[in-house]
Amino acid sequence: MHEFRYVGDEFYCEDVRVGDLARRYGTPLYVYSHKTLLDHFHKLRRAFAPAAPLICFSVKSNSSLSLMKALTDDGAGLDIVSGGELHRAMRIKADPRKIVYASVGKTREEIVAAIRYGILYFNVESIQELGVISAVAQELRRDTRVCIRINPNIDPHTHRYITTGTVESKFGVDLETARVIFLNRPNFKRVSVEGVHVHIGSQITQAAPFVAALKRVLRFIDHLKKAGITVRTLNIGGGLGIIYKQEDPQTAQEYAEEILPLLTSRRLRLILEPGRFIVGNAGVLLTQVLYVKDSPKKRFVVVDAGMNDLARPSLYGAYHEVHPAQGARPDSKTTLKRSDVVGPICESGDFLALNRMMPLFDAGELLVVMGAGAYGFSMASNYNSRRRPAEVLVKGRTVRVIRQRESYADLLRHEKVVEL
Ligand SMILES: Cc1ncc(COP(=O)(O)O)c(C=O)c1O
Ligand SMILES: N[C@@H](CCCC[NH3+])C(=O)O
Repeated sequence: MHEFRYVGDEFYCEDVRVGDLARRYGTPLYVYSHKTLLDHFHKLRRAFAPAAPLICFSVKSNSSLSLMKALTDDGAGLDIVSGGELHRAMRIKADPRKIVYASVGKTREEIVAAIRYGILYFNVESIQELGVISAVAQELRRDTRVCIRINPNIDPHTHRYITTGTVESKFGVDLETARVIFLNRPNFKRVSVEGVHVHIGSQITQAAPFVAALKRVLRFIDHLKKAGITVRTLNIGGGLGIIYKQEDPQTAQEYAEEILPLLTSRRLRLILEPGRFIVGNAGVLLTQVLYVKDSPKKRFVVVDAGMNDLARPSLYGAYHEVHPAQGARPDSKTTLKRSDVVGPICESGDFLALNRMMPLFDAGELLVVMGAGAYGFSMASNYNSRRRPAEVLVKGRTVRVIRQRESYADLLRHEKVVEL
């Protein structure tokens, strides 16, 4: 059963009316379904079960400690991209041997911390970075492991800002550079170059680009084998698309059915790094209508959540469904009006929905912005000196605050008034 749904006229998350959550915790409010989170993780794990992969939840998609903990308690590893995400992993005592670390710009300090914690692999994105990892490992007298992130030059047909595996993109190294690294791996002391990593982008709805990228990488692995080099680990990244509107993404099962046959008879340890697939539809953003006003062209529904709370619509023109928390979805009898759902931020690009035929929302009404679990709170900011929203986790009837709404004191915490 879908855990975000109407029961009669009321919108629910699991067994809790979202209207009650808004009254109790205020808005804007991120609400997550524990069951949906784990269901999605399990779907992927079941689909890939024959290969027994390590599934590393991509922390950047949602860095909430409680969600990370729920997933790691259930066996997930973590895919991190910064010292901050490492710190979060350490805070929940995540198993370091299930942590992989990608980023084109890992600092020395971050590399030191990751080696000290004993993470599984760095996903290395340049020769220079590999040199620094080796130097740090030698200084610390610790061995460490890496996979080489390959940029396979495959277009995943997604938004250009979230395309990561074409020659135009900064991520990874081309095949020739990867070959040079493998051939010269003894030069990188204390580093074991064990595998390859590929992640071509995000919100990819079809299997074809994944398959094309994987075939390219497997050919590369075969070439290395002929040169006497054995690759033991293959990290195929994340990127699985979800339904925001009317997408028809491959299911976990369909994805696995395309990928797994390419891997049989190869002795590779498989790693996946999904973020959005696990958490995207496990969260919604609740927001209250402050005012409505009509222009000659449309209605503006001004709500109390803005682009600082959910950046995706402004940043990528991303589509998120918006539903009233009370009153069922519009049907053929509902009066609809072309509307923009806009936030309070002083930017024309501050919108959650544009030019949608919507019911006549009115001040005080509560709206549910769907599909806000991934890259929602994790991309929230304090722009316009707005306090970032609270987050709650729902499990059945149980509701827990997993992050308090920021206070005005939080906003000023790191500042000083100096007079020179
Ligand atoms: C290296 C890497 N792994 C995993 C992910 C997670 O992607 P997604 O949330 O699309 O699964 C990303 C983000 O695109 C990434 O850059
Ligand atoms: N932030 C993007 C996804 C970025 C993926 C990170 N590599 C989104 O909201 O869709």
